[in-house]
Amino acid sequence: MGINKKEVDYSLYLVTDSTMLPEGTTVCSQVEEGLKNGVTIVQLREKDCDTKSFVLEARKVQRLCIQYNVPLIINDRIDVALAIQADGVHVGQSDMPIPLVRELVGPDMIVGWSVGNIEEVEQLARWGPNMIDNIGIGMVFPTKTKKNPKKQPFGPQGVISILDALEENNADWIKTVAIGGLHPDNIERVLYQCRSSNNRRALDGIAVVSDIMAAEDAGFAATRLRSLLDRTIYNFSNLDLSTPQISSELIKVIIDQVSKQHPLVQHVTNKVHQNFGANVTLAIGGSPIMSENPDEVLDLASVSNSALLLNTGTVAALNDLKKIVHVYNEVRRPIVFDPVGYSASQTRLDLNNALLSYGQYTCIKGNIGEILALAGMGVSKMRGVDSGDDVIDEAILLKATRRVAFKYKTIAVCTGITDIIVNGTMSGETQLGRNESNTNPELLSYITCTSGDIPIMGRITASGCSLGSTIATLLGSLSIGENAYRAVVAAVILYKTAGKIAANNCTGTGSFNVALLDELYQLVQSNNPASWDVTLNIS
Ligand SMILES: Cc1nc(C(=O)O)sc1CCOP(=O)(O)O
Ligand SMILES: C=C1C=NC(C(F)(F)F)=NC1=N
Ligand SMILES: [Mg+2]
Repeated sequence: MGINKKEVDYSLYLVTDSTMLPEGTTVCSQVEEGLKNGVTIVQLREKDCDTKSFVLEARKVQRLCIQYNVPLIINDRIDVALAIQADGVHVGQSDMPIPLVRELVGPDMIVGWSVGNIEEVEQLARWGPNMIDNIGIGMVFPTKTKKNPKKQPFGPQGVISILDALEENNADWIKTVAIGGLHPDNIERVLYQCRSSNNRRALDGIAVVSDIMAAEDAGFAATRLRSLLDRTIYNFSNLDLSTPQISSELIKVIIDQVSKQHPLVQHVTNKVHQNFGANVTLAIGGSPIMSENPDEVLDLASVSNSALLLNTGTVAALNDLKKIVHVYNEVRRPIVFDPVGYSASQTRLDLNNALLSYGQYTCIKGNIGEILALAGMGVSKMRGVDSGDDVIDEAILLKATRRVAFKYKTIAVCTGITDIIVNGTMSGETQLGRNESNTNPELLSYITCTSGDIPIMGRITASGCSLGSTIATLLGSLSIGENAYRAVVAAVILYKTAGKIAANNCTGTGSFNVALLDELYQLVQSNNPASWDVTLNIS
């Protein structure tokens, strides 16, 4: 009990399990390897164990924790925690009610609670700061460790909604760890993505069971987790993610680079878009490849100037799509995500949300309906929207685009008469804990680009989808360390310019289709962005 509960480091929380131990290891040997290599708090969790052996085990683990000055938490068994004077307890929703727990253990012990929904956050906030000290937010991803789980995995977005509820309920004292299926291939992304929408609260740590308890080399496993936790930048892409100056000279350089690098732009997209998307990519100097086969994605993504356009109008299987996204994140090459018809149907919503849970996207582009839905401001929930011609106020669209940019830590593009671009990547910065001073995402800088209404643009197939091809091509032309935001802006301006000229020169949708390709081709060949006739508003 030498631990001051206000100073506990929750960053690497090891929860034990004696049912998955590799041959020749014990709970204590795995715990000790963890303590030696960066575990900062231990929870003894034994589901089927008689009391006497639990107490003996707890005493052994306690000796180790004292040796490393790390708190020992006992799961469920308040009696055992009191018997050995552990540093705290952790209880689930169906265990002893929290007020009774606090009464039994007194004010100095750490009380942890499993939290999986907003109602539980509202309850802990009502109890106030003397009741619960920390919460395990789960489950993030599927896990075999928890037998007969009563809840579904809710991904990083589910964690964010719990962090938001803590902020909305002013539960400032609560420390948080995420739990459930957390492993080196997803921990960085979870730490980077999981911040409250007001940018004031990140996770205080992550909790793992199998990644350490089932590890042949628990020391190595803990070391790897420790190094991921100590990172301050999540390099999901090897591009520079800051918000730089934009100028026609700089855009000229990017356009020139496309012609030189002929980036390999992998398209996973819907049937209607395939042909036109490939032609748009070729017209501006890229090399398109239409492939949904996960077996070849590593070869494609490993090409030096590669990029992926993931347009979920595709019918490819979710597992194949997850593998493809995972590979591009692993090789750190950009992905443009176009969540076609984001909330138009339950199946599309589920597919898009699953992909948003399992990947990190350099750019997410959508039309007004998709961006509003992604921002949780879907037209059905919209107030003050003119029902008739459903023209939505630009300020609302900017708010939605900023929300999407920050919510998914991405460069968000909302297409319409005016295209809006917002950089929500925070330059890849990741942090633990609560920080009141962080920038307010509602003030993220943006760029708008318009050349007036181009009604015919919406009258041909795949015009929106092919902006995705254009963005992916320009991102693909970037080499390590070059700026992503500028390339996205350049692509939007190029596409808007070509659309405007083509609309003025065509006699119908057929010739518009051809004219759009011709104009994209011509604008790249002549490469004179200073002459492009669009109106930019740079905040
Ligand atoms: C103990 C526990 N609680 C969860 C919750 O969601 O509350 S998930 C879980 C098991 C997590 O194990 P692993 O790290 O091996 O996935
Ligand atoms: C079910 C659980 C949920 N969360 C946690 C922790 F992460 F430690 F808070 N421990 C548990 N046993
Ligand atoms: Mg679209």
